[in-house]
Amino acid sequence: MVPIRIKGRGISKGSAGGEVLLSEDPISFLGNVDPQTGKIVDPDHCLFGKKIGGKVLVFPHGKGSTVGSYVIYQLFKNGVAPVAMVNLECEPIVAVGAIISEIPLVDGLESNPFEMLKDGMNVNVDGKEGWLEIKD
Ligand SMILES: C/C(=C\C(=O)O)CCOP(=O)(O)O
Repeated sequence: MVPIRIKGRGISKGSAGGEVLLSEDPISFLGNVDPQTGKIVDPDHCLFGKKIGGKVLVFPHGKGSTVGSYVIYQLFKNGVAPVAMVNLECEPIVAVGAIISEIPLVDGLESNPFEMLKDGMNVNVDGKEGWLEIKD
């Protein structure tokens, strides 16, 4: 199958691929996520109990404390960070966390990722050129 490439805005450079994990809920990295394990620990969050490590994490946008940038960095240092992230519209807390952790991040895709993607699909993300590619 020929990969489908969707253009967006590159926020954090780098290229990575992996399995999609969709979160319809925004994420507050301080409070929603355990920085040691990468597990979502907020029982009110739609990803409660799931691990975000190694995934291409797709979520609308970040929220909450500015400490969230550092939590993303902790996830990276602990080896449990997402390999890439996709936002509908990125905000500065997630942008800074992704950049200092060298996690590719794109937003503003030309097609809505929540209409195109399902959990477990294989995708590539390029945060320098600004695109997401669906491999299967
Ligand atoms: C840096 C902060 C607290 C700390 O050192 O633990 C302040 C964070 O303020 P927010 O309003 O949560 O962004």
